Amino acid sequence: MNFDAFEPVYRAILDDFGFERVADERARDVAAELATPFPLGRLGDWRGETVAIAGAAPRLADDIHLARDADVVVAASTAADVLRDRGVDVDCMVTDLDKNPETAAELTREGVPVAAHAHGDNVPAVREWLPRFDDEWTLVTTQAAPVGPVSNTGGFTDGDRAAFLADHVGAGRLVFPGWDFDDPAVGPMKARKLDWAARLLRWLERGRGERFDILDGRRDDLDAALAPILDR
Ligand SMILES: Nc1ncnc2c1ncn2[C@@H]1O[C@H](COP(=O)(O)OP(=O)(O)OP(=O)(O)O)[C@@H](O)[C@H]1O
Ligand SMILES: Nc1nc2c(c(=O)[nH]1)N=C(CO)CN2
Repeated sequence: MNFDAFEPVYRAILDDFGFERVADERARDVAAELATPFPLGRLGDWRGETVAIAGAAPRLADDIHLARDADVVVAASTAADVLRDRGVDVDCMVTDLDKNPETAAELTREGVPVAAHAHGDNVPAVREWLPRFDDEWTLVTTQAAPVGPVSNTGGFTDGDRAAFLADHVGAGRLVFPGWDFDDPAVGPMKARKLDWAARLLRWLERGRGERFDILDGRRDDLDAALAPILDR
């Protein structure tokens, strides 16, 4: 997905959370100073492959087989640690640097691509951590308009951004270990972010003509939430 297509949903997310677009743009510009271009071919060839988009819900431990059996494993944030602890290699990590940036830095040094996201509320982490990453394996992302080496292939939370990235590079089937939209352990802010992740994944599956089983039973509500945004 390119930014023009993503922008209506981005605007709705900004409105809903009260995030400032200029703050995202400033973060992007800070990141652009620290980033180098990352040709997406460096991710490897995911075209037609079954790609596991691993989320960080506690159920990831029970869903581990889905990741183990996939051709490509993309881990959102702390899902990378859970997978590696269980002997599942991660092919890419997607993160906004707020929980386990050491894992992300280490992965880049091992030659594993990391998509590191800059947004209005993580500039200190961007400044601290991007210089510690191996440039060659770091894809720097923004949710605002892309600039120079900073790209935007769509999405908001780490997990749905991972799915949009996989889609962007031609992934085949997407499977979703470690996702739980009704996780009672998450606080109110995280729950709202997960609501957006569900909407974004519904939008993505519609565009792909696919059905993600984690969305079963939710599609009518998600379509109702998306309608005013996409019809605008
Ligand atoms: N029940 C869940 N709890 C946490 N994450 C979940 C859950 N279900 C799915 N996910 C996905 O896993 C991703 C990684 O979550 P984690 O809590 O490790 O990182 P995070 O940095 O807090 O994520 P984010 O900043 O994107 O909210 C989330 O971004 C989300 O897309
Ligand atoms: N400005 C801003 N952008 C975000 C934020 C956030 O807290 N603030 N959190 C995200 C995923 O957790 C993704 N994008």
